[in-house]
Amino acid sequence: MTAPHATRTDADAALVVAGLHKRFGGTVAVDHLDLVVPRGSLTAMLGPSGCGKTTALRTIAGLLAPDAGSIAIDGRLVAGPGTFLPPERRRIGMVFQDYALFPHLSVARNVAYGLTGCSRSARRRRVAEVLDLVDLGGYGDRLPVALSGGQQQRVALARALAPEPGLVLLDEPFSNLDAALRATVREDVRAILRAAEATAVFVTHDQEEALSLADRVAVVHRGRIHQVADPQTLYTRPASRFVAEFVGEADVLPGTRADRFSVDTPLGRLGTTRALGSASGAVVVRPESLRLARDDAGSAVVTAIAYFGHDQLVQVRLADGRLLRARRGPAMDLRRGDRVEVSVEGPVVVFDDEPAPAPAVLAPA
Ligand SMILES: Nc1ncnc2c1ncn2[C@@H]1O[C@H](COP(=O)(O)OP(=O)(O)OP(=O)(O)O)[C@@H](O)[C@H]1O
Repeated sequence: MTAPHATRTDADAALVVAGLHKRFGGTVAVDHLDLVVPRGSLTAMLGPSGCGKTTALRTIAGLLAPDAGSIAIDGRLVAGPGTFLPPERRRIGMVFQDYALFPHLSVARNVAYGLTGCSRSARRRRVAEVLDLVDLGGYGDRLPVALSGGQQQRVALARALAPEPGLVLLDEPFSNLDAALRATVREDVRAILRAAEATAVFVTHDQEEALSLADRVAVVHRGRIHQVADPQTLYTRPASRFVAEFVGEADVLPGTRADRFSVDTPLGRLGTTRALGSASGAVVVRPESLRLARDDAGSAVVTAIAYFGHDQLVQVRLADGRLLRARRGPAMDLRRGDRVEVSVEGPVVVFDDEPAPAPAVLAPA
């Protein structure tokens, strides 16, 4: 099957993926996926395990052949009907989860590995340049084993950047680092990619990583992209209920349309960011928008508290038995069993109820 935009390219984009489809036997891993990545941007492909993000990345890299659709890198078709360029002809750099460094080669020789077609002196100059870029100037003679995880990650990035690729692809690049190191290495990687003015796409299942690192986040679910947006838009204006619940914490309440921009919910009448199209729908409440006021006559009860220092997550049970989470400041003094009045700050996001499937019409016997 050929996608409608199978040969589309876009002059301002570093990557244009159109109608990309990939199946393994009976499993559809990537389902007619479209993605445009502007030059110089850092895009995250975010989705739960098994949603197809790694398959999409490997297909973009040329490690897998698509069943349908097209891929253009820097305006050049690299995969599409009748076209398939192998990875080494796509002008891409790749950073894998396990860094994939050659253990028997020095750091400098690892970085030089992809630099073919230039003189020895030019190669030596470029290796020194990218090692400086990743702040490993004096480490060229070391073996990878003599480096920390974060430093190995930076060598892998230097190797990917050395040939000045049109696109850098990173597959779960931080998952092998322990939590303490991850935040600093993420920042380093972002700064290095910026300094190199590289365009990069990385896949992750970690929403915090995607939101804090990327300029744009593409949310993938069942092989398709639900929304591509900057992190703030994604969080405050999710395009689907899946995005709302997958990105950040969210509790969902039933709501019925009151007027154009308000709904009636178990928490009373709430303003909405958009008009509900159907008579009823799902109302997304973020824990940080929930206000709690201790009130002996309140209709809700505190059922659990997790204290984090910078804030606390308070679970409350509403009169109808529903449980909701509220994120409150560190000084709010609540105990389990306290009665509270619950209110919501700011407009809420709503989604129309899915239409019920049409009843099957049986043909007359
Ligand atoms: N080589 C393969 N052979 C058969 N099925 C595969 C293969 N690779 C992936 N799949 C299947 O395709 C689907 C998408 O897998 P993929 O690895 O792309 O997802 P993912 O979102 O990257 O998940 P994870 O974060 O767990 O790596 C899954 O159902 C997976 O089992």
